[in-house]
Amino acid sequence: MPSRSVFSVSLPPPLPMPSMMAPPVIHHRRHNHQAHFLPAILAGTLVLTCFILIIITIFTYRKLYRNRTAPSDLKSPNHNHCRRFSYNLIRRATASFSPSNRLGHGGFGSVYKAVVPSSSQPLAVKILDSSGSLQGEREFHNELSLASSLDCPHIVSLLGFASDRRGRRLVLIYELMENRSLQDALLDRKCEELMEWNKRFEIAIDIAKGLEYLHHSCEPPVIHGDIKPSNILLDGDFKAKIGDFGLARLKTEDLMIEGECVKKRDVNEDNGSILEETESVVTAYEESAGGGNGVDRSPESCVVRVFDAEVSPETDTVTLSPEVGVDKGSAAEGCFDKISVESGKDLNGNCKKGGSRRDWWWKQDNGAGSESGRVKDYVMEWIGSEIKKERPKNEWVASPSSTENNGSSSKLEMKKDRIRKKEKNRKPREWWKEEFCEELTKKKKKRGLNSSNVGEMWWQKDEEVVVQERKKRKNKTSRGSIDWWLDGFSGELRTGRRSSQDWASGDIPKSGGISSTPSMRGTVCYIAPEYGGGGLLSEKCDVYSFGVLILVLISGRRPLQVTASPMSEFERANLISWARQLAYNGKLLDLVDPSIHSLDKDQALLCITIALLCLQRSPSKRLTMKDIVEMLTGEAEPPHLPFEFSPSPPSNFPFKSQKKAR
Ligand SMILES: Nc1ncnc2c1ncn2[C@@H]1O[C@H](COP(=O)(O)OP(=O)(O)OP(=O)(O)O)[C@@H](O)[C@H]1O
Repeated sequence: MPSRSVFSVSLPPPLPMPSMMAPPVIHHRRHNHQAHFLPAILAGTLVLTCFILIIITIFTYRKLYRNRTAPSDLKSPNHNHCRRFSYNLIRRATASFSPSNRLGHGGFGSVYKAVVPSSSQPLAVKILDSSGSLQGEREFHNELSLASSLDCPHIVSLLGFASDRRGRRLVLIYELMENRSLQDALLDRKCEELMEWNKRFEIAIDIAKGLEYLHHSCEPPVIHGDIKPSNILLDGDFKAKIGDFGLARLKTEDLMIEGECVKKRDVNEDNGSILEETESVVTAYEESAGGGNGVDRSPESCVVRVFDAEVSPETDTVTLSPEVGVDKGSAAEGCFDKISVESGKDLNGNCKKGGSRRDWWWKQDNGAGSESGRVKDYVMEWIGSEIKKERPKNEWVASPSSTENNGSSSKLEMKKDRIRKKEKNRKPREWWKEEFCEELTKKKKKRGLNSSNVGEMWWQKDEEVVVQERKKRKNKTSRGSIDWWLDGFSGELRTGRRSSQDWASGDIPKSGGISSTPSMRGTVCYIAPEYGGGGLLSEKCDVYSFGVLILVLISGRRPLQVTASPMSEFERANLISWARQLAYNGKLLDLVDPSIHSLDKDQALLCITIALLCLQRSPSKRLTMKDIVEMLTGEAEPPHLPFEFSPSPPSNFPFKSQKKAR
């Protein structure tokens, strides 16, 4: 039995079946393996997902951002015929917008000279540094849409545009005008070439032809809206071209959608008011954006609608007509206010959206307060500062100290005392106003003028407004004495556009009193009174500005500038008033720049007369650009000064007829 026992002893315990052993081993290994890689896989998946998400976010953000900030309409068909330049190319061509290449600076950015290696033609590059400024972008689009379609030798060519990748820096590219602006060449650099009469006369004709093209050859006509010396550019031969179409408008027929018109008429009939819409004026950008049909409610497409309107009694009877002048300034503003802001309801048949759009426009235009008020403050401050420069020892105002030595009687002393006290109590900025006004009134009286024609108003009356003037005069007595003097500015000081050379380096220095806020309404001193007052924008606004420009060109000085002794300072300070006064006195040639060589007196008289006719307060009385070109080129008879300007009407000025034999 030993074998049995051996067997039984030596028999190893039964081995577990391989099939039963293997799985736990394999499972364990796999488990280890998976446990080892799972975090890596998870991490990888997470990273990949994050990466994809980041890419998608960046992509979406960039797309959205671009849509929001970039000039979306750069793709518009209107810009197709305008070349798109690479921004980097332009940056290189201007040496990264180096100050040494800077040609000038305007309200919305700087202009640089650019030399593109592949082109022999140097360029002028205007970069809008107003990222985020709605008006800057708006002007960019407007100019791009409009200027690119103009083709005239008297208009600066817009060659293309560029924008950086983000679309934040917008660039307009023009032909380079070697002698820069008229403002720069005539008033700042005083170029010798411009001291030749012929050059100045040619410039006047070039500008007139450019405006004639805009008003009479374009369909629809284009209203420039900002004619002034810094927007007249001079090439190497001092030939003038009109530039800067940022504020230009297309003059279109009534573009209001029918529904709005019907509603408006209904409202008018209900109110029993006489309300006639004469025209609507839109920017080129607006028309292209809206196709002339739809009503785009975005601020960028805001349509400036102007009305020759009598507002119904229900809306406070205020008449807004082209004749609205300075004295009606506040009324005009009120009217604009009403039409632009409230009329979203009144004129558009309770259309609030329209109202808000206009509201935006109005706010842009007027800033926080009344623009005219601030401009007036500004001018008053300016006058004050000018007077203080040479005050008070002069021939026309006796200073308080100078009176001390004069009298000896006690009566006189008492009187002096009273005056001194009065002087003391007077506000520092105001003491000179009354004295100046008194002195000027005395002078007028001495000249034998009717005392009822107080101040300067006598020379700027159009017959039509005489009746209105009488009414106004009544009101004027209750106004400050400086008001009538400011009225002599005939409204050209009622609004400002923005900071530009005219303000910064011109005759009107920057003052703490007023900032030239962005506005869509042209430039102080050049803007037509009816438009500055919030009224009608028409070709006649350009004609008015052309009138101021011609006076500046002939006189070689700024529209508001103080020279010489105090009394003459004030008579001459306002170029327009001075020109009118000279016309009345039959001394128009006194206005001509004394630095001019080889003056042709007839041509000079012709220019000044045309300018005065352009500066008539009533737009309908102003000449058309067609008339002006014909007169300047001798194709039409020279004009006569209107009766009210003329000392011995009707023909005071012995013009030689320039009319060519046809
Ligand atoms: N095509 C050009 N060639 C040469 N110089 C130019 C050109 N365009 C503009 N300039 C210069 O740049 C200056 C600034 O021009 P810009 O049109 O930006 O502003 P502005 O007309 O002076 O002022 P604002 O913006 O108030 O109208 C001009 O006064 C002119 O001297």
